[in-house]
Amino acid sequence: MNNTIPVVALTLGAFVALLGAGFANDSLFAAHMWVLFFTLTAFTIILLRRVNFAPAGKVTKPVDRSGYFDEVVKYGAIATTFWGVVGFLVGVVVALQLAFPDLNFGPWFNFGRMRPLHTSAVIFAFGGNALLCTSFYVVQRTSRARLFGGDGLGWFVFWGYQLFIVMAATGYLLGITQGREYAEPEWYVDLWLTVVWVAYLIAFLGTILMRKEPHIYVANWFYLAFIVTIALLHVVNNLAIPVSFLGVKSYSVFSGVQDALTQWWYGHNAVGFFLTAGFLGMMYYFVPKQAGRPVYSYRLSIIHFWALIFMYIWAGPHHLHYTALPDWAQTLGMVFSIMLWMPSWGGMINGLMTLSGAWDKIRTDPIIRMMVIAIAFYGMSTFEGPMMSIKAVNSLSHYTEWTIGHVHSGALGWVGMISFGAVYFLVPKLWNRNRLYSLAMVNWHFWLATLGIVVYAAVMWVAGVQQGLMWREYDNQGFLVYSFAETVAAMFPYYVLRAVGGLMYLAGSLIMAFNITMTILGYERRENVPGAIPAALQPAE
Ligand code: HEM
Ligand code: HEM
Ligand SMILES: [Cu+2]
Repeated sequence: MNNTIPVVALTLGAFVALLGAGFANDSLFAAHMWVLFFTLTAFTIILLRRVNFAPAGKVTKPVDRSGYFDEVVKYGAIATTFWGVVGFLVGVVVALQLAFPDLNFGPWFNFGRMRPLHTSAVIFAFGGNALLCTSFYVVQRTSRARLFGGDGLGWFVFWGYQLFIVMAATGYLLGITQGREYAEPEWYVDLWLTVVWVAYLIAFLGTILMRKEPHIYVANWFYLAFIVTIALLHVVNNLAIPVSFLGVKSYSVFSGVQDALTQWWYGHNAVGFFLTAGFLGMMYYFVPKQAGRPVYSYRLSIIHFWALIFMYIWAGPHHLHYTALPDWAQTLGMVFSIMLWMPSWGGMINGLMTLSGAWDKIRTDPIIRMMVIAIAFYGMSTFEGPMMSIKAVNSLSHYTEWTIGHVHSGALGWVGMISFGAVYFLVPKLWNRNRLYSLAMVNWHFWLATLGIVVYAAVMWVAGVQQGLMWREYDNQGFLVYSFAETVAAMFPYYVLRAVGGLMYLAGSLIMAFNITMTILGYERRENVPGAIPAALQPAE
C-alpha cells in the first residue's frame, strides 16, 4: 500500500497538535494536545517503518481470494477483543472502588473519572469496534461489492475511530469532560468523531449503493439506522460553544429542562440505536449463518424494524420521570416505552425462532449457545425496560442499583454475548482457519460470562429494591427510618458480589482473547467437541 498520503496527513496532524500544545489557553488543553502529538507521531513512525507485527514463520500470508476488503475487518475483530478486555477490567475496578473507596487513587484514577472511562470503553470502544467490523463484513457480503471508497476510506474510519477512543479515554483521566452522560468528550474530540462518522456513513452507504445484489438485506437496514441516527444524535446533543479554540471548556447551547431532555433524547437513543439496532443487524446476519438456517420470518424483521425505529425515538423522557419535565412529556415517554416491548420482542422471537429445526445446535455448538443467550437477555432487558418506564415502578427503581442491573443485563447479556458470538464466527473465516483454536474454551467463556451476568444482575436487583425501600421507609411518626449513609453502607455486600460477577465475566473475556490469539497464530487445540470431527479422524496438518 502506498503510505504517502497517510504519512503526510499524520505529520501535519502532529504538527497542528504541537501548535495546539504550544499556544494552549489552559494546561488541560496543552496536556491533551501533547497526548495527541505523541499518538500521531508514534503512528507516523510505525507507518514509515512499516513495522510488521506478525511473528515470523507462524502466519501464512493471507490470500485475498474473496475480493472483499477484509483487512480492516480483521483489525476490527482484534480491536473488539482488546477493548472488551480493557473495558471489563475498568468495570471491575469501578465496581471495587464502590465497595472499597480506598481504591480511589489520586485525581486520575478517581471513580468520577474511571466511570466514564468504563462506559465509553465498553460502549464505544468494545461495542463500537464490534459494530464497525461486523458492519463492514456484512455489507460487503450481502451487497456482493467491495467496501466503497477504496481501502483508504476503510482504514481512515478504523484508525480515526481508534484515535477518537484514545483522545476520549485520556481526556477523562486528565479530567476533561463536558459532563453529558455517554457523551463526555469535549468539543474538539466531538468534531473529530463527526468527521470519522461521516466517513463511515459514506463507506457503508456507498457500498449499498454500488451493490450487485438487487435486494438490501435486513441486517443492512439495522446497521444503516444505527449509523444515521447516531450521527444525528451526536451532532444535536453536542451542540456547544467553546470558550476558546485553544481550550478544553465549552458551553452547551441548551440549558435547563430543555438540556435535560436533549441529553436523554440522546442517551436513550444511544441505547436504542447503538446498543440495540446495530446489534440487531449483527444478529440478523450471524445467527442465521451460524445456525445454517434462514431468518425465521423475513416479514417480521421488516415490520419490527420500522416499528422499532419509529418508537424508540419518543421514549427518552422515561429517564426524567418526576422531574421538571412537563407531565405530558413524561407520560408520552412512558407510553412509547411500553409499546416498545412489542417490536423488541418481535426481534427476539425472530432471532430465537431462526433456530427452529436446528435446536440441537444449542447442545453441540457453543457459539450458537452464546448467541441464544444473547437474544434471551435482549428479551429480558426489553421486558424489564418497559416495566421500569411505568411511573409507579420508576418511583421505586430510579436512582437505585436496579437501573444498574437493568443496564448490565442488556449490556453484558445482549451486547456482550452477541459480539462474542460474531467474533468467534469471524476469526476463523478471516484468517482462513478450519476452526477456532479451541471450542472447549468457548464453552468455558460461555459459562463464566453467563454465571457472571446472573450474579451481577441478581445482586443488583436485590440491592436496588432494598435501597429503594429503605429510602421510602417512614416510621409511624412520619420520620425517615434510615439515614442516607445507612442505605449506602447496606450496599457493601452487594457491591462485593457484583465485583465477583464482573471478575467472572472478565475472566471469560481473557479466555476469549487467548483463544482468538491462538487461532490467528494458526494453532488448533486437539480436543473432542460434540458434533465436531473427532481429533483422530481429522486430516493431518
Ligand atoms: C466486567 C464487566 C462489567 C463490570 C464489572 C461493570 C461495572 C460497572 C459499574 C461498577 C458501574 C457503575 C455503577 C454505578 O455508578 O453505580 C457501571 C456502569 C455502567 N456500565 Fe458497566 N460493567 C461491566 C461491563 C459493562 C458492559 C459490557 C457494558 C456495555 C456494553 C457496560 C455499560 C455500563 C453503563 C452504560 C454504565 C452506566 C449505567 C448508568 O449510568 O445507569 N458495562 N458498570
Ligand atoms: C424496550 C426496551 C427498553 C426500555 C423501554 C428501557 C427503559 C429503561 C428505563 C425506564 C430506564 C430507567 C431510567 C431511570 O430510571 O433513570 C432505563 C435505563 C437504562 N437502560 Fe433501558 N430500556 C430498554 C432496553 C434497554 C437495553 C436493551 C439496554 C442495553 C443494551 C438498555 C440500557 C439502558 C441504560 C444504559 C440505562 C441507564 C441510563 C442511565 O441512567 O445512565 N436498555 N431503560
Ligand atoms: Cu431509555
